[in-house]
Amino acid sequence: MRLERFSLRLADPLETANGPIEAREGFLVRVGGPGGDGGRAEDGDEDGNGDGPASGLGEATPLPGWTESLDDCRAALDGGNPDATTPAARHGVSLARADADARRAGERLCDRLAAEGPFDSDGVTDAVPVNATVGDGTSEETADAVRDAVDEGFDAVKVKVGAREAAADRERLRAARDAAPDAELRADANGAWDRETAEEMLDAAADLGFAYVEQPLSAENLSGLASLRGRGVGVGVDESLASHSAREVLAADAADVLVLKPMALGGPDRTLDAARAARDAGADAVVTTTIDGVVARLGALHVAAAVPDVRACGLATGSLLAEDLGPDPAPVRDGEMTVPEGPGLAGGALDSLY
Ligand SMILES: O=C(O)CCC(=O)c1ccccc1C(=O)O
Ligand SMILES: [Mg+2]
Repeated sequence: MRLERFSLRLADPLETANGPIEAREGFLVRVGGPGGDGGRAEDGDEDGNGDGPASGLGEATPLPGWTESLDDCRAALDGGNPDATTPAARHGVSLARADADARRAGERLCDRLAAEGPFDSDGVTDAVPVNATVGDGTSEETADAVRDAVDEGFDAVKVKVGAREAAADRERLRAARDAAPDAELRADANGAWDRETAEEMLDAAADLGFAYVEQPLSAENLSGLASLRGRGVGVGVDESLASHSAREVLAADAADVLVLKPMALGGPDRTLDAARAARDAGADAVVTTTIDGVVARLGALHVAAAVPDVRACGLATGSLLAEDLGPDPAPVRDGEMTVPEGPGLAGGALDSLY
């Protein structure tokens, strides 16, 4: 396995209830070599044959609060076989191995994931609908950003809330709806509210026809989240899935929508298992990034493509970065991202990175 440290600045900080996200740091993970074995540690080829291009590419981009720290990620990667206690490290390795497997088989990663994954159908969605992501801002800034997103062709827009007073956020939700009368709107409070504020905000979101609100209460408060359901707007969770399994969250009836981040869940395989758990429990699944580089973004796109009936996903985050690991073979067009042709993550489109 070969690791390359990177740091990617955001074009503008993404303002959230937990403060701004300004940069994303992590490791590009390369496994295997020419004719290599995909870097499986059990085959005694941990360093991936040194010369020549790698056979698989992954990305480990920890986000403290959601995953292990950068130092713990590095240590787990150096250990060679990270487990889900260091989800970003496990993501990097499992994505790289899955990419190598798919390339060896001559198949797109999504086809491989669908064939081997937990869903009975091995059909994939070639173009995944995605939501635009609008950070905290004034009502006017929010309305402008939502209008721009609709003009660019997005049918779904997610607005970050919880960074300001409830009354101000209510105005922002209204401004978003006025700017996009026909869009599917979502809000994301990142766990910022107490029970009373959450009830009030969910009722306002329901009146405005929002589809769901992500993490209206803190991650640990599964019973509180459960009690917020049924108010005319869905309850989504993502922070809760960093500390509880999908099955625990679903058993607590805590969510209508599981918002699944492969980086925080430990990789593509674990994300598909969580999506299957959601479907078995009658909940929906949405796949999103943690604002990742192009390798993890593509990985998440392939995962989303392998989830039957996936709703619009939070994968349109490439444009939030000022710089990236390489060219983007799956730009957003008309509110969708199309899975790249060719084997693995992107056929030959990422050749310069291997
Ligand atoms: O879901 C999206 O639209 C984009 C991703 C996103 O919002 C996000 C990005 C980094 C960390 C946390 C979150 C989040 O969903 O809370
Ligand atoms: Mg969220």
